Amino acid sequence: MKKITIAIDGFSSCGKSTMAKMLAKEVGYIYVDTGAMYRAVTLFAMRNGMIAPNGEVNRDELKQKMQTLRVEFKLNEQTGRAETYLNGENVENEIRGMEVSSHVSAIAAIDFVRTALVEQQQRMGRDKGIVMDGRDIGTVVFPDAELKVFVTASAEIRAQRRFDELKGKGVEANFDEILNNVQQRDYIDSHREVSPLRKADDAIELDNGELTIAQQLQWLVERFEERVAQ
Ligand SMILES: Nc1ncnc2c1ncn2[C@@H]1O[C@H](COP(=O)(O)OP(=O)(O)O)[C@@H](O)[C@H]1O
Ligand SMILES: Nc1ccn([C@@H]2O[C@H](COP(=O)(O)OP(=O)(O)O)[C@@H](O)[C@H]2O)c(=O)n1
Repeated sequence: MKKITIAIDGFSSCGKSTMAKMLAKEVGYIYVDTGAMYRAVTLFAMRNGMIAPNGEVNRDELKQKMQTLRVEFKLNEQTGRAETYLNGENVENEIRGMEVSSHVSAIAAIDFVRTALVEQQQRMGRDKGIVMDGRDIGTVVFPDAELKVFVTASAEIRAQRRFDELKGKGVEANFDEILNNVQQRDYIDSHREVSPLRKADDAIELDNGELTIAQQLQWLVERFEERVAQ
């Protein structure tokens, strides 16, 4: 069967990685969470004092250090899931916290950060057979992807999902803070100059606000089967 490239973009916390990961597993493709890469760069900048208390980023210093920064994914044999590594250290849990979430969109708006990560993402997808999720996959990273999906749901539904997820992990969470973060990131991501979040003209839109995880997977598998049959 021919291998294709699948791009899943959309707003924060709407289930992109859930559906991308499940599809990849079902069809034996590689899954790449590009948000984790921007989150790892953000953690690096935070740890190295490149983000001022007012949120301003020291771009010159980050630019200098970008070459020393290595983001990788490694399989956790126990869970069967890929985890994010920053310069050899497993940072999977730390990058999901509120502090990283509150700075990541500012870091992701920086041109040289995007250039470096997009290059790496394109290398990962060179041989197709990949499901990648993010904000600019269908528009910038793989404009020729055979299947592009743009996912949406209301901000309240998305914040509730993230809230439930954090609670489930036993992490202290505040609904209003999460909703605020989701809305703020949507705004910054859609209004930045470089590669703003937008639906690619040839992407299929999916509002999954009323869908269960199983229903959205079924929808995606059907779209996949249509494309590989073409
Ligand atoms: N259709 C759905 N209904 C309810 N919860 C969902 C649905 N899709 C995803 N979720 C949950 O919502 C949360 C955010 O999903 P995630 O895949 O991490 O979003 P994204 O990758 O878009 O940020 C996760 O806890 C996930 O389990
Ligand atoms: N391809 C991508 C992926 C993420 N990002 C940025 O990284 C942030 C975190 O992405 P994410 O996918 O982990 O976010 P969630 O929707 O999972 O909360 C986003 O809010 C964007 O600012 C991006 O700019 N481009």
